[in-house]
Amino acid sequence: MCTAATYKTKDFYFGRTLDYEFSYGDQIAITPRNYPLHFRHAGDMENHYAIIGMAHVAGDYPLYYDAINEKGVGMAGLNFVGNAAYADVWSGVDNIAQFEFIPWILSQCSSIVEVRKLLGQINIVNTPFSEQFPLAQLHWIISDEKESITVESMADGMHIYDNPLGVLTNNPPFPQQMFQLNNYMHLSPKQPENNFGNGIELNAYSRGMGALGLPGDLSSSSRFVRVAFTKVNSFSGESEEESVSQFFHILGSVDQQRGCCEVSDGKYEITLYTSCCNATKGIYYYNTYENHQISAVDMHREDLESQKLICYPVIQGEKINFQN
Ligand SMILES: C[C@H](CCC(=O)NCCS(=O)(=O)O)[C@H]1CC[C@H]2[C@@H]3[C@H](O)C[C@@H]4C[C@H](O)CC[C@]4(C)[C@H]3C[C@H](O)[C@]12C
Repeated sequence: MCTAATYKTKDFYFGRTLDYEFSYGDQIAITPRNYPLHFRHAGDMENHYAIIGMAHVAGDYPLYYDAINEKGVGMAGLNFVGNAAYADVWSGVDNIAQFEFIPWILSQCSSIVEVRKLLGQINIVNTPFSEQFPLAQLHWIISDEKESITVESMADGMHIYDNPLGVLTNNPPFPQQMFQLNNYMHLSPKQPENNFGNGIELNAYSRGMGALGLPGDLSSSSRFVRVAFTKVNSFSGESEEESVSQFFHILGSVDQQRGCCEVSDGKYEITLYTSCCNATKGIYYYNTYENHQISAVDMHREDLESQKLICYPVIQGEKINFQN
């Protein structure tokens, strides 16, 4: 399972949890403006917007999981197993392989308005990256500071939904996730009122009772409601530290602890990493299951005119701040 979220204070923040039972070997990869991008069916691109994100780097090709570009657009792919379907190559459209979708969008679009235009001529195709890396069944959230959309390529075609919450998890399809929020519209950060009428004496004996019924399990639909509730009620100061801290707390609401989600005998899905991008400033913050300290890579500290991919390893291992 995975969860993505957006958050706005002075700057715009975009990030995700990546939940899985193993790591593909991740790095923070910066694709600078002049790194040549070769698309399998859509030609070459010599210059483009710079991109930073989490990727598996195969050879020197960044297979992005989630990323932002220098214009403040963010995009993340989350599992959509059993529902994702990609098409064959057609003529007269931009045929973009599933693994090329993030670079295709982030290299060219400076806003969701531009993303929507590009999506109008895209066909996401079933060309795998390699035998070792077959197609990943995903759906995507794409956001800028003004709006978010969800893209789902399914057997009946490509769907583009407005995503007014700016959150995404996994199955079921997005309209169903939104529909089930109807069941939770009564949830509130305020204390509940007694609607049982006069004479029935009830007592809000604990703080937080306005959100009684918020689903606490790790299923995708429960995480959707939980992260949506947390995000829409979230409140923090505007500084970078306060915003980043609050963002990690929002995604902390859907964190997965080893042992609670067994995917096969003795194998557990956990939150391998959590990212928080300051999309306004081009900074990729993250922490991992094994390292709660926040680490960061700032794209603007690099030569963004370069032609070479720039990679940083994910820093693991807890750093405990002894005070005595
Ligand atoms: C496993 C990741 C998604 C995690 C997730 O959503 N878990 C939920 C589990 S569940 O459904 O709810 O059970 C996805 C997100 C991005 C994916 C990667 C990216 O798409 C980039 C390439 C794409 C290649 O086709 C496959 C390898 C790969 C390197 C992908 C491996 C894997 O499928 C990743 C890492």
